[in-house]
Order: sequence, then C-alpha cells, then structure tokens
Amino acid sequence: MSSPTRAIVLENLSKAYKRYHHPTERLKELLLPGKAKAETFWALRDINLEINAGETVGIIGRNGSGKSTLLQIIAGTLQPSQGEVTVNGRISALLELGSGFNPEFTGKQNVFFNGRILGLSQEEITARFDDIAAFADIGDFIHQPVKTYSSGMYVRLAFAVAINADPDILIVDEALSVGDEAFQRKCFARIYDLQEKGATVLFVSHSAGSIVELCDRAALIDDGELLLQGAPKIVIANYQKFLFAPIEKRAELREMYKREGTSDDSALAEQFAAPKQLIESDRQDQTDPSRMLEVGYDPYLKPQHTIEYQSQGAKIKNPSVTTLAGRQANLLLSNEKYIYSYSVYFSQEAFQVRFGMMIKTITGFELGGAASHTHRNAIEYVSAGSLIYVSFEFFCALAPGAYFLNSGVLGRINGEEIYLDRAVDASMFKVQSDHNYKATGIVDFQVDPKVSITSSAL
Ligand SMILES: Nc1ncnc2c1ncn2[C@@H]1O[C@H](COP(=O)(O)OP(=O)(O)OP(=O)(O)O)[C@@H](O)[C@H]1O
Repeated sequence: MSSPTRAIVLENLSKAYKRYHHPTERLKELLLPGKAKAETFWALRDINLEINAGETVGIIGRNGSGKSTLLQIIAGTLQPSQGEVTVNGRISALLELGSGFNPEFTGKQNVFFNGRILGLSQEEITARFDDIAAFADIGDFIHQPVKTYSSGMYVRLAFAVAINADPDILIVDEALSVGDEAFQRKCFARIYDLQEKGATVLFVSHSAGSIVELCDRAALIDDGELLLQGAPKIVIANYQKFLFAPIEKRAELREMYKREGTSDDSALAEQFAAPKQLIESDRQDQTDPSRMLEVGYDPYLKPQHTIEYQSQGAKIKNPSVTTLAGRQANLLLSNEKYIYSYSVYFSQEAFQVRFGMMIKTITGFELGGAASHTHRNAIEYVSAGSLIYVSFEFFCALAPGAYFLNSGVLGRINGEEIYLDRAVDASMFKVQSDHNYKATGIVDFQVDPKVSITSSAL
C-alpha cells in the first residue's frame, strides 16, 4: 500500500520572538546593539506535525498559545527560528484581518492584487472575477477602497478570493467567525467542495462544533507546544477538560497529553476511541426489518470514553435515561418521551447553581439540550452535603443511531460561572431502527408527505 502524500511537514519547528519591557528598549537595540534588554520568548517549541494531502486538520488552543504563529509559518509569511517546514502545493491563506489587502486599493483592485499573490494569472482572475464578486456579495463596495470596509465585508472579499483561487492547501485562521451565519454557512459549503476535490485544509477555530464537523483530525497547542493530536471529538473533549481544570491540575494534564497524546494508536486515543462496534451494530439493526421493537436496556451499551472534569465541590452521579414510567432504557424508540436524570452531591456549598444536559451525535455534534434554570433564576444557594436529583424530560425526535449525553453543574465562584462538575459523554443511547421509519437526516420533524396523482396517462 503506498503511503499518503504529505501536504505539510513540520519538523522540530520553533519560533522565538523578542520581547521588550518598554518600547524604548526596541529603539535602543536598533541604535545601540547589545545594550537593550530584550527577552527571548518562545511562541512555538519543537513542533512536529505531518498533514496528509486531502486531510482537514483543526488547530485549537487558548489565546496566545501559538496557533496564528504556526499558521503564518506554514503560509510562509513568517520565518521559523529553528526547524524545517515543507509544503507541497499551492497555499491560499486567510490569516489575520488586514493581511493580504492594500487598504488604499478598491476591492476589485485588491482581487487582482491578491489573486496574483495566490498564484493566479491576470486572465484567470479576469475569468473568475464575477464569481468572486458574487460570492463576496458586498455590492458597490467592490469599487470602494477596502479601508472603508467593515471587518465583515473585508472577510467576505478575502474569503471569496482565497476560495476561488482553487488552492491545494487552504489555511483559515478564525476569519470565518467575523462573518454572519449565512455567510459562514456559504463558506463551509465551499470548504466542503474543496475537501471533495482533495484539497488540504488547515483550520484554526475556537468553535468546537466546527472543528468536529469539518476536520478529520485536530491538534491541541498550548504554550507553544503540541500537546495532543487525534480524532477531533477526543481532542476537543480533552481540551475542554484542560480548560476547566484547576490551575494546579493543568500541569499534570499537560504532561499526560505530551506523554500519550501525540500518536493515534496511543493509550489515550484508545481509551477515548469512538465505539465503532456500535456503528456496526446499528447497521445490523437496519438489515433486520422484521424485528418487533420495544424500548430496552442493554447493560453493555455504555460510552467508552466518558471524560469527567475535575470536581469543584460537586459530583455528578448515576446519569441515566429512563422511560416516563422510570424503567431504565438505552435502546429507545423514535418519537417517544424519555427522562434523562442524574444526582449531584455537593461536598462544598455552592452559589447560583444550574444544571444542564446536551445530546450529541457520534461525531460530537451538539444536537440540543437544556439548562435547568436561566442565569437569572439559578438556585441561589446549595449547602455543603446536599444531594440534588435533576431530571430532564425530552422528546426523542431522532433517527436511528447512537447518541451521547453530557451533564454539567454550573455555579458561581468569585463572580464567575464555572463548571462545578461536568461529564462529557456521561451516557449514551441508541434509537432503534424501525422499518416503518421514513424520516431522513438526524431529526425527525414529523414530516407528513402527501402524494397525489393529478393526471395519469392511463
Ligand atoms: N510579533 C510578536 N512579538 C512578540 N511576541 C509575539 C508576536 N506575535 C505573537 N507574539 C506572542 O506569541 C504568542 C503566540 O501568539 P499567537 O498569535 O500565535 O497565538 P494564538 O494562539 O494565535 O492566539 P489567539 O487565539 O489569541 O489568536 C503570544 O504570547 C503572543 O503574545
């Protein structure tokens, strides 16, 4: 079997910036070399990453973790201090707002200017200009200098050029979050088109949903280091766990991720791997249309990758799904009501308490859920030693398949709302395949199709 072509290879990549305590120090260094006190700051440290052609990889990490620096080095707009970058293919990059366009030029002039930078000939840009302008959809502003644009207009035009340049590698740094939802949807559709054509996509986003939906793989960067890479759902779940961990726990998690989290066959990936056998058994269900279905409970149907957050004085216990009559169930029927419930033990007193649940697909896409209270009517005070039972009745308007549930307890500490406890993929259930089931997609909207022959040749 031939190995896949590498689109991007990063080897022992590091980037150092100079930091000055005062702006005058920078000037001093120019005028009096050796006299200024610049500190070396490593924004990226020893990054090794290989991205195959045709793969879509999402980069996640906290603010200032080094994501943009990494993308700029791959795009060639920034030089690494150490290490090697190999890029095979033509890159189109949507980096920081403001890069790539000349503010004095009109939108149209910038399309030509930018198109040339992206490797298109004058004729190619002329041929594509109408498509680019239609995609950007900024009306007459296309003839105005881009310095008069709003950030949304700017992104529209930048994205329209980048996507129409037919790149082998598309790099998108958060830019999409500036556009409105309809435009974002349009961009995602075009990114899917590019993926279909075999392009490689590198994507930075703070949106966990986008990463899970769009990417084949995710990489977590923290403090300039690549901590974890693997299936998006696993990396995102661990990133959230990392974000919400108390400071003193973070160092421990960092070490664990670095030790175990950089190869797909690592213990960590295995521990959190999506339960493939469930997907296969779903298929078996679907091939057995004669089965009489009823709500059931399979004790072996359990998530294999529950991620529990570090408790902050509350602990979620016994999350489970039952019928309205209280019978435990995880083999459900579509279009019936069930109850998702759990108990919470408070080892410490808590303020402004709320509880939540979320139902997700097997890829981690958040379908829907609810909070027990709004911000304004949260439970004012819960004393230490309390045990609270929470239940959420829900209508299972879902297609056959496997689904996962999150649970969370929120409270306020030092004025900030945080998770006092959270369990990602705390429970799961399967909606059984029913041969009478006619709905398509994930959600059953109870569509009532009516077909009538209005004229017949007979
Ligand atoms: N030109 C520069 N000079 C000095 N330090 C810099 C420079 N550019 C970035 N940094 C620092 O490098 C670190 C990484 O920055 P970078 O912009 O790559 O992070 P990021 O993960 O993209 O952050 P965000 O999510 O906030 O966009 C930060 O601490 C930042 O302050």
